[in-house]
Amino acid sequence: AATHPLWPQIEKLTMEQLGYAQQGVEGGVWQLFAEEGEMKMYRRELEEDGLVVDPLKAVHQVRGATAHEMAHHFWSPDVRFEWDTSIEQMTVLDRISSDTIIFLQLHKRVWPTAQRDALFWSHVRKIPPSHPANGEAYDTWIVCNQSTEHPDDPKDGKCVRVDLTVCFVCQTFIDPPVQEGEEITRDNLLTKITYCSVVNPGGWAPASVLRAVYKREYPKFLKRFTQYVGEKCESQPIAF
Ligand SMILES: O=S(=O)(CCO)c1ccc(-c2ccc(C3CCCC3)c([C@H]3C[C@H]3c3ccccn3)c2)cc1
Repeated sequence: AATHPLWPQIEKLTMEQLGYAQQGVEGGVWQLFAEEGEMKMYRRELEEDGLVVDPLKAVHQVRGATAHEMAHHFWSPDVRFEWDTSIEQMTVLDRISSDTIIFLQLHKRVWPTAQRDALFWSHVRKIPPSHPANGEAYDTWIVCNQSTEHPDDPKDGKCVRVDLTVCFVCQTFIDPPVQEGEEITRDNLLTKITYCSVVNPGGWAPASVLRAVYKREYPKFLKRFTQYVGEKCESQPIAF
């Protein structure tokens, strides 16, 4: 609820991340490091105290599912194990509101690094079109994941706590456009996705190892997620 102590931070970070995701990848700041079909993955090489914290920005576009369907499945705890192969355990520590949950996740160990966990709030929100006039007809949906503290944090020191800021922003376009009164089918849905993440691994791991893991894991992660949502939704009524 908007009275929760985290609410001001959730509101501020979500809108900041929306702006950040909507910035282009021009200007030579972003380095293209992986490309598969419509999916392009960029990173900036950044180290903090000798730790690789490379910001990542992935852009993708998929047919057959809406931004609402993509964002809902990215946010929902109920389906996380169906697509996110990076996690071993997931606990919902708190449901702040119908659109904001606090997760505790144990990630699978990535050899030779120590096992990591993440504790973060996850907020999903619909952003109405800012220029409905020029044909921007549908809402933008955003999921923002931000590391946070929580009283029920086990703090058992069994593994290393990552610090993450992630945003998943998507918008649906009807392409090809449909004639007046014609029914929109899933073949007309084109959803553009921008996924941004900054993960501080929290404890030392060799830069070469981390960059190799990112290069291997992120393309797989995003491709698997979008394929999962497409398959899950193809036989369902369209949720705009
Ligand atoms: O988008 S989410 O919010 C979805 C909710 O789960 C998300 C995604 C990824 C991570 C994560 C956590 C730990 C690691 C590393 C750090 C050192 C060793 C493990 C990585 C790096 C390795 C990269 C990676 C990317 C994707 C999948 C798995 N592995 C990523 C956390 C949250």
